[in-house]
Amino acid sequence: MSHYSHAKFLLSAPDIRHLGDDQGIEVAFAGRSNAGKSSALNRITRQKGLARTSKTPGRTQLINVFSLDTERRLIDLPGYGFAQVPVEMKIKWQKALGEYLQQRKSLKGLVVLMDIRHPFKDLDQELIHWAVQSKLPVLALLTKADKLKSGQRKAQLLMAREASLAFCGDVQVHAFSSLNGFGLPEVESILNQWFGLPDKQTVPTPA
Ligand SMILES: Nc1nc2c(ncn2[C@@H]2O[C@H](COP(=O)(O)OP(=O)(O)OP(=O)(O)O)[C@@H](O)[C@H]2O)c(=O)[nH]1
Repeated sequence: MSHYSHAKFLLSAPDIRHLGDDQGIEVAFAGRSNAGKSSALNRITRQKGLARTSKTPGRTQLINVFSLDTERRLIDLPGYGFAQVPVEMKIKWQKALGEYLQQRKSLKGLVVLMDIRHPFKDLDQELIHWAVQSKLPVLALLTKADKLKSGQRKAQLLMAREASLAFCGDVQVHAFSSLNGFGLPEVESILNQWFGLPDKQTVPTPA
């Protein structure tokens, strides 16, 4: 049984100020619209309908909070980079996101989801820079890994790992597929570390 299958919808917030008490442990999920964030959250929590998945980019506008228990929360941040969002809204959101990364004490890790075929676009890079400046560990998750053949997938992963060194921070890179579960154990293991949860893989086998 995974720790994450207990996740329950807690609240939707129109902005960072409405996220509730800054207590316990939070891990936030961010990514460009259509990067596969909702699908990844559904896969990680084993709940098909937990986060909405849509074919219309940019539909997720609210911040959705899912609780694992009384102390731990997954934060689903709105997708960014959607061309039709007005410039003022973009600037407002970027400022709020920067503040959240810098000020939220309960935030212990940031997952940045990027399509494996187009990783580290400008806004992804900016976000990771902010996280690194705030000494926040980052998991750069290369989504839709099933779209590439094994050789291409490995090449993209290698390239992304090289690129991640430029951030000079705690940035791990993994490939992931919501479709077939590729990379799920690695993601869970990192989340477990951030949440202070026991990691199955490191629990010694009973004699
Ligand atoms: N092949 C494949 N398709 C995926 C995967 N993950 C997501 N998709 C598809 O990509 C599209 C976008 O996925 P979502 O999970 O809705 O993406 P999102 O990042 O939550 O999008 P926004 O709601 O716009 O922020 C959907 O058509 C998904 O079915 C994956 O691992 N493999």
